[in-house]
Amino acid sequence: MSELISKWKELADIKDELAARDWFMGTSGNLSIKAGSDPLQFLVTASGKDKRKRTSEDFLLVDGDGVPVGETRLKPSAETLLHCAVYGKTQAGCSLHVHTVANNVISELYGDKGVVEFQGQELIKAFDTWEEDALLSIPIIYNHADIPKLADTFAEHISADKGAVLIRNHGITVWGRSGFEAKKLLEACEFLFQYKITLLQTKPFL
Ligand SMILES: CSC[C@@H](O)[C@@H](O)C(=O)COP(=O)(O)O
Ligand SMILES: [Zn+2]
Repeated sequence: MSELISKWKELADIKDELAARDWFMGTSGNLSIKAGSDPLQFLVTASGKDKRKRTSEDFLLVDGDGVPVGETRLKPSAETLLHCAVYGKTQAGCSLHVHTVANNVISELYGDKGVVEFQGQELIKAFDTWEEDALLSIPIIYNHADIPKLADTFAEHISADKGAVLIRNHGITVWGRSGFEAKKLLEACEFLFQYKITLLQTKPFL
């Protein structure tokens, strides 16, 4: 199997798993996987598709600027520039963006603070922080409608090969060195968001 086909399959499998969680409401969400470093090229979801369906037009290959490689009638994700920022600044191999009710609620609850923090939760270890009192901070950025501006603001928070950034009342983007790692981080974030919301709802009755 060629490297590109194997990357396509890997991303399609991740897409199916996230779809099974119902994380692509209303055609939202976009995914990408690095296909080459020299020159930088990655597969990204085609814009506006129902990401719960598996088709031969789910992804297209783009360059480091998000421009399609070769002739295609497909349009790269409207948020491709955020994926470009991840691959341009890190050695990450995969970047995942989903809208969930939990990540939107958390982004609104902590949006004025610009960050949501987690401590004393086992799943923080998904981010490779093993100390007992480790603090996980996830930045929350403003949801600029202008995508180059959104991508620039997002890029300010990219400093490692794995990470997560919430976009206020929009969604989350996570990235990791591999598809496995990116998906692990995304699941950990969503667990932590749901946990915090549930705890906040429960606390008044304790
Ligand atoms: C249909 S609402 C979602 C979009 O505005 C966008 O935020 C999104 O995540 C999906 O856009 P897409 O261009 O399909 O990648
Ligand atoms: Zn989005």
